[in-house]
Amino acid sequence: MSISIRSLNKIYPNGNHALNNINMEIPTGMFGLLGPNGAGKSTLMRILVALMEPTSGEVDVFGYNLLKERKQVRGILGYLPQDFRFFAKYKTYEFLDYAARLSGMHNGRKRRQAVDEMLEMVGLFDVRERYASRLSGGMKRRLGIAQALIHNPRLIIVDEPTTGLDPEERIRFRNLLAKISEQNVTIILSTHIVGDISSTCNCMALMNKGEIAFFGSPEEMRREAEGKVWRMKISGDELPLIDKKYPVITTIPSGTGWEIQVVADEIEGYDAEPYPPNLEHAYVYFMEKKLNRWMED
Ligand SMILES: Nc1ncnc2c1ncn2[C@@H]1O[C@H](COP(=O)(O)OP(=O)(O)OP(=O)(O)O)[C@@H](O)[C@H]1O
Repeated sequence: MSISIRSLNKIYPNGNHALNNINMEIPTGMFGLLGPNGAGKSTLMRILVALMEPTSGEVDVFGYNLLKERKQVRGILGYLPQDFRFFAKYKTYEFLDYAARLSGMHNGRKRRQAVDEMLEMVGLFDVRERYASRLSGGMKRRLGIAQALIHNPRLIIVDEPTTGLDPEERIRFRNLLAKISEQNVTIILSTHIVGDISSTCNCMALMNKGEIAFFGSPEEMRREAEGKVWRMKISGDELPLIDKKYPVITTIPSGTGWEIQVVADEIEGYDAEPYPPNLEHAYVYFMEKKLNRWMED
């Protein structure tokens, strides 16, 4: 187990109950924390990296108590926050060198070697002379990962890293995380993008309104939606009605109408055939059925 969370609560000074009695054992490997905006993911991440104190509860990180042994915990973890910023005056390699110095690498030769190796690993060696603020969105995220990894942490926590990236960069970033996790680094990845989790994580949790709504493997979550996904062929006029009644996942033009996929326990009044679920279907199923969220939106 890498992280053990017991009865964790966070109530902000304005009364927002952002985490509501979280209990969770996070295994080593790549762990995905999925949830809509406002679910409490960032709050949990900030507590795990010791940037914020919980209102109550206990957390152990690789055997260290987060509240009593903050320094030790900080020593073994790296963090890529959601709103990571670079200093405009630094070139890419200078920024990483600065991060390495901050983490206590004082031997210049060893540090330069570590920086070069890390730039190679994240695919930024060829742009090392470019100002960090001039890198593309995907490159910036990769530099963010590099600074989180430069002191060889056992655990890195990455908050919403693929938001705003184009599909190619998103895949590249996911592949980088998979490569890092093969090197015995545990990764906690927080995201509201289902594809980030399905392609990389062996274990995951679904968070909603400060609670853990599901914990297990992506495959187990996918299975929860078996028999709940339907494919229908409908006319153009029917779409608005169906859209009101059921969560529509995909809409593909077909002849003069549409071929759609919807998530529901059963379909009344329309011809529908069962369709094999993927993780996105399962996510919608959880949000709509189990958590009754769809109807509120
Ligand atoms: N500093 C704060 N003061 C008061 N309430 C807060 C604060 N930060 C977050 N919240 C509230 O706590 C809840 C959880 O927010 P949090 O940012 O942890 O969610 P999230 O899942 O990370 O969503 P997002 O992806 O939008 O950041 C939300 O209702 C949010 O409005």
